[in-house]
Amino acid sequence: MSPADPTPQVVTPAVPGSFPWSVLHDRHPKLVAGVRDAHPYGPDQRRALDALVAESLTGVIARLPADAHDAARWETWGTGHYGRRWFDVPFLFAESYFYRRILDAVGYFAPGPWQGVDPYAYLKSAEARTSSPSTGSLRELLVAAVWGNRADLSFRIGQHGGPADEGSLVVDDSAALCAALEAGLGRELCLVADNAGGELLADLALVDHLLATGLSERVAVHVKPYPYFVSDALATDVAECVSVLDPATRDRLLAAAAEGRWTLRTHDFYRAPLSYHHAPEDLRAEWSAATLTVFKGDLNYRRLVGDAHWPALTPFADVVEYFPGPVAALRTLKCEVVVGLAAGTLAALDASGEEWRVTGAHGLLQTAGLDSRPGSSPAPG
Ligand SMILES: O=P(O)(O)OC[C@@]1(O)O[C@H](CO)[C@@H](O)[C@@H]1O
Repeated sequence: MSPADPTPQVVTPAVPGSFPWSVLHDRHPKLVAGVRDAHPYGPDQRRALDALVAESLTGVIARLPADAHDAARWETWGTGHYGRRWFDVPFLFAESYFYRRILDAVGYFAPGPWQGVDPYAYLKSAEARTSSPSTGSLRELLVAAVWGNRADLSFRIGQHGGPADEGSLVVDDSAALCAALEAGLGRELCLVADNAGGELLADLALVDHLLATGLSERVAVHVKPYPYFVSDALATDVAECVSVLDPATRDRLLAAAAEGRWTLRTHDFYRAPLSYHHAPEDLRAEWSAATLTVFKGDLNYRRLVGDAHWPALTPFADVVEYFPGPVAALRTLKCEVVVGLAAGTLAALDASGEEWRVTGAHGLLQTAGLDSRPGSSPAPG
């Protein structure tokens, strides 16, 4: 499919038994029960969490309270979705808004003792403290950053246990990426982080390598502005991961931060229920100023390519042509969305009988525009 072809259908949770349906129907109730049982929340918070689950399963989507600090923002982001069944709206909206509503239920934004208390911190900390950072060559660190993306706590709540050892890369552009990095493409690198814990430790090992070898002069790590999709990394998670690194790596990273060579950034749009086609100008400007932007994880992939039923053979470069600079995606496959497969790879995966798109057994390291600056292509929805 070229950018001129009709855009594919947006993913929704409407079909019973489908992967997005199972996330809303099974995974969300389990994750809310886990959060509720792990905290000394009072009756109001418990009631609000239970009501949210009931609403998502059998009710219609309610608006945020009118006095929520971001009510206006969500009014715009959710145009056309309020009052509809949760299963009848785009998957990306249903999930993102569900996470926003969990924060409302537990009082994350309200003045009081629970203000700013990350409801998923208990899971993230355990993960960070039991994972070990990766070591090795540039390629090994890049590949470790792919498999680190299995450390996704919402995924673990799902029915798939997630395989323990390294799986197969269904697209492996690591040779081209290493060559480009060694030729200076990572000079001003932007890494859009995904999960805290083991994944972030792998990402920090990569960042440290790029800075210590001089392949990067500066690295900006982009994190979420508030707790999102259970394990998404916040600045506090970066601080915690730095504290569990070996002393030499920790000192190098702290020095790089002190000198402004390693920075943390965030942007409100990172919690938007929209693909990156809709990113505001200031965020596009940050990506555009980077010599290379690396997107980590499944959700960033969905947002980068558009959360839509793309034919898997659609070239990645065509789909991300709108992106304002060279780009790399490093993820394990935990949702139905994938592009850029070779025909033989797709045939073998389909013949395997596995649910290869969603189990996390496979990963990819995909690149576009390493030697050019792409223009623009339409959003799929
Ligand atoms: O972005 P991440 O952390 O790699 O994955 C997010 C994720 O677990 O969330 C969705 C289901 O909730 C899936 O699309 C995906 O597997």
